[in-house]
Amino acid sequence: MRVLRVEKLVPGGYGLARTEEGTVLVRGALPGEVVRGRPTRRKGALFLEEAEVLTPRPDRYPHPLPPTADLPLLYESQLPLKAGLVQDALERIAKLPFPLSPIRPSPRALAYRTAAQYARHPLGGLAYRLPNSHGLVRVEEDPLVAEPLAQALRVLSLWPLPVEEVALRGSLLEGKVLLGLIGGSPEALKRPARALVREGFAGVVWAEPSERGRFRGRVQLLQGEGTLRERFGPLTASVSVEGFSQANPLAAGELLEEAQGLVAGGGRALELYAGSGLLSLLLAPRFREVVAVEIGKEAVRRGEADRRRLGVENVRFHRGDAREAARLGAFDLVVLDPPRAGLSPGVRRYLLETRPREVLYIACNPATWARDVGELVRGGYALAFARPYDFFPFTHHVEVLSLLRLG
Ligand SMILES: C[S@@+](CC[C@H](N)C(=O)[O-])C[C@H]1O[C@@H](n2cnc3c(N)ncnc32)[C@H](O)[C@@H]1O
Repeated sequence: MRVLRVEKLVPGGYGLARTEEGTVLVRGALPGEVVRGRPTRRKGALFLEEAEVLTPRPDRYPHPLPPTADLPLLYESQLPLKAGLVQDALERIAKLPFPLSPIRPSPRALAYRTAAQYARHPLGGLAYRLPNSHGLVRVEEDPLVAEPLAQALRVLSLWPLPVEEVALRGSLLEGKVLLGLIGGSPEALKRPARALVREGFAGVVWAEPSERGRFRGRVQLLQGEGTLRERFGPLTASVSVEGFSQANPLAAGELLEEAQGLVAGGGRALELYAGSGLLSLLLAPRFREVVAVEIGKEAVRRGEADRRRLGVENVRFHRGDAREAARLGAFDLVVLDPPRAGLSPGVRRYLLETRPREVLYIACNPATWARDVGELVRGGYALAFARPYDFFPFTHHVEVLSLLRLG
């Protein structure tokens, strides 16, 4: 057994402690806390997955949270730690001294999520999956989900559904929820789906479990509506249970509002990793032509429907891989919002070869963002703006809104 003092929060939500054998990454411990446990070596690093906290911080959050909530602190105490992750990544990885704009808190610290997934508990009801394990913890209630989802959880805890997982997508604008049932047989689920719509769900979708990821296999609408409308700041867009949309629409709306004011406008704009193209639709009035590239079929279909509904004529959706951006030519502005892995080498090369005047980069992983920003800055860009945003209170996750300009 070792007794360790946690120094700081690091990407991935671990607390970092130092010992003579090297640094230890401690799960569930916060900066300033003293913990006890037995570190084990994994992939060359030392981890302490189950630590006993000997001296908890006085600002630890005193109420129950889901196991995914790896930052259990009073809300005001979370924000400097999250901003610190971004500042640290910029300095350590990009080697860039740059004054970040102050972190923008989530408009709601609790009850903010409009998307969530749960496993079925073998003894009935729903369960959280424990991070890095096959363990399940029964869900009684989830303080992080918005009210329409909290109500849906109460209904689902009484339903013995023969599925592996459920996914929920709600809308704050409509006060409704879509339900995804993953696993089981669509034929056998048709009747329960009808009953669930009578219970108040706006729609029920079935999905085949797939090793490639949730909703990457067959998907079938069983009953009711397939999409809802949601407000993201200045824009109203459609959301679905099976395709990507931001899970905290109030915080995402604030980011979109600020992003809109950052860019100069011009001839051609390109949005890579566009989802349903919220930024393309928002920026359309400032450009002659906007191209939105997204790999997911369902998100492209939704974006195209939103484009028609909003009467936007100059946005073109392109279903494809961002790595093939070079085929689309050069643009005045490139907007990027990649998954956690950040930009592929091909996309970084494309930017450095075609040299758009402005690059608006929205990131959900400060480490890969800092790597990409570092490379762009070495290639002649200047970081003009960067602000962390909190989309996921009570977790280590932090978004960044940033703008790079050709120097
Ligand atoms: C973080 S989301 C951003 C979506 C959108 N900007 C939004 O806020 O709703 C990343 C998106 O990139 C898409 N994606 C992932 N890899 C891709 C690739 N290689 N090419 C194009 N799109 C990709 C995902 O399907 C997802 O919709």
